[in-house]
Amino acid sequence: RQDFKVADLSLADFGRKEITLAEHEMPGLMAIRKEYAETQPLAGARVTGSLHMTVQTAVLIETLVALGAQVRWASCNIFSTQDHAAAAIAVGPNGTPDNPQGIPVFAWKGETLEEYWWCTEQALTWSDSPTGGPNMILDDGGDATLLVHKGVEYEKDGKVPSVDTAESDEHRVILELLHRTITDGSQKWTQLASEIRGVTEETTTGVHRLYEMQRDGVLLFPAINVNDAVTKSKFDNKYGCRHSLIDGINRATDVLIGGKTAVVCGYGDVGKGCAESLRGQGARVIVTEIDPICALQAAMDGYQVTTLDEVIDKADIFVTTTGNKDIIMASDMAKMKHQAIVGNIGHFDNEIDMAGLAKVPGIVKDEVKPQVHTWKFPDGKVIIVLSEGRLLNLGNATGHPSFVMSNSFADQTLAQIELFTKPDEYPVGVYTLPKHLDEKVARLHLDSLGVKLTTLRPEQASYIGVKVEGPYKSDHYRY
Ligand SMILES: NC(=O)c1ccc[n+]([C@@H]2O[C@H](COP(=O)([O-])OP(=O)(O)OC[C@H]3O[C@@H](n4cnc5c(N)ncnc54)[C@H](O)[C@@H]3O)[C@@H](O)[C@H]2O)c1
Ligand SMILES: COc1cccc(Nc2cc(C)nc([C@@H]3CCN(C(=O)c4nonc4N)C3)c2)c1
Repeated sequence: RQDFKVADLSLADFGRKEITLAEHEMPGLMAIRKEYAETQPLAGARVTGSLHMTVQTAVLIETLVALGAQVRWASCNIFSTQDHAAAAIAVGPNGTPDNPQGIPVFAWKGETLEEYWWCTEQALTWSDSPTGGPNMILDDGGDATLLVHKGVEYEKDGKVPSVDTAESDEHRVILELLHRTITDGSQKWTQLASEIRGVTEETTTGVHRLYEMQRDGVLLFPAINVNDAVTKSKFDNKYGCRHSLIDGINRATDVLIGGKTAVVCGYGDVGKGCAESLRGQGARVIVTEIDPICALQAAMDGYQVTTLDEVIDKADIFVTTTGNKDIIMASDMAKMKHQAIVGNIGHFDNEIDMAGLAKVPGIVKDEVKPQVHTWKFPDGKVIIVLSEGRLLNLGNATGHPSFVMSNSFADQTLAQIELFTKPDEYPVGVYTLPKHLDEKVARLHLDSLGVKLTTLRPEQASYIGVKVEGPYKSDHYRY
């Protein structure tokens, strides 16, 4: 019986080649493998992972294994699996497609909701474990953590709500799964949860769910909020998007950005990265903002800051980065120049009013190529919309580059070691990564960039009230 399910094992060789290349671009993870090879801090850890099964995540998985962990993996998004990376993980560095020797992974691009939750359940089910489950969770969005908590809750109630109480398709699928697994006092989930020492959470969505569970007093085990580590969110948001915005625009349109007028809606971390990369390509960048502080920052950085209405019929490229909804409406797009380009890199799919656009009388949508559509108005004016208003750096490009993910995943690895090796220091609650570990992750990335750090002299350290070895900033310092 195969203890994995991926799209196509024959892609393993290609996946392995890209994993090998990515290792060179992920110095933080490779340095952690070297530093901890001796002590094997994750020996005995059984880690269930729920995080985009990509080439970069494969390097994270093999780092956890190099530190002694056993791992079972599922993706946290039905479309984000890179099938060649999943195949390479299932086959392993020493296996072959005919003789897989890798890690149990349950992920493929284009899963149905039922398949997605089946994969999550497989990643949580450890046949060789006394509790039948993991003793650690590595989560991105909180779905693995949610399944365990719902299972325990319904076992405590002694019943599972009936499926027709479901408020959504996803909720229905989860209830069906729990009906299947919670039978006459089996206590499968309560058993399984009893040995989990903690969860490390990658993103804002999952962190929000953790704080809610803590507030409601139902959190079963400690959690480290990896998202709010500076070396995770600042890098993801600013440097990841700075790289992948123009990657997406170029792959989608090959338009010359130089000389054009680009509007960036929102000047937070993501907007700052996007404005910088568009300016780097020679575009004249205009920013829109609601927040006077961010607006002032944009002005200080030399950008024109005005309202969308002022520039809607003058700009060539529009990018939304606000994390808010209804930023660019159909009525706005009706006023845009012919062949203006519109894309979102902020929140899911509601920053751009795609529903409103589809309802414009006489509008004609045409696919130029996957994730690139023209929308022709009755007057013949055409606009180009990327990724149908969803995250264009994922739809039109390949997400964040390895070096950015090396920072996030080094945070994840150190957080896993913290919770697994120091259980008594982490009673049930939600914690952020201690600053000295955040600084350690940054330190691990300096050599590969040829950075020479200056050493504080003791009298300097005491002068500014820090230790020579850090941490160098207060917990509320804004980088
Ligand atoms: N695509 C990716 O790979 C990726 C990566 C990281 C973050 N994100 C997402 O990008 C979004 C922004 O992230 P962030 O860290 O920059 O958040 P942020 O809060 O730092 O920045 C958002 C900015 O938008 C501004 N804003 C809000 N409503 C606005 C409006 N109506 N008009 C103009 N400006 C408005 C806010 O004032 C804020 O300054 C979030 O949804 C985040 O999840 C995407
Ligand atoms: C089509 O290409 C890809 C490639 C990778 C992931 C995705 N899909 C998503 C979906 C959602 C909702 N969020 C993310 C975040 C933002 C960027 N991320 C990564 O780049 C990343 N995460 O793990 N390895 C990575 N590489 C994580 C990525 C799509």
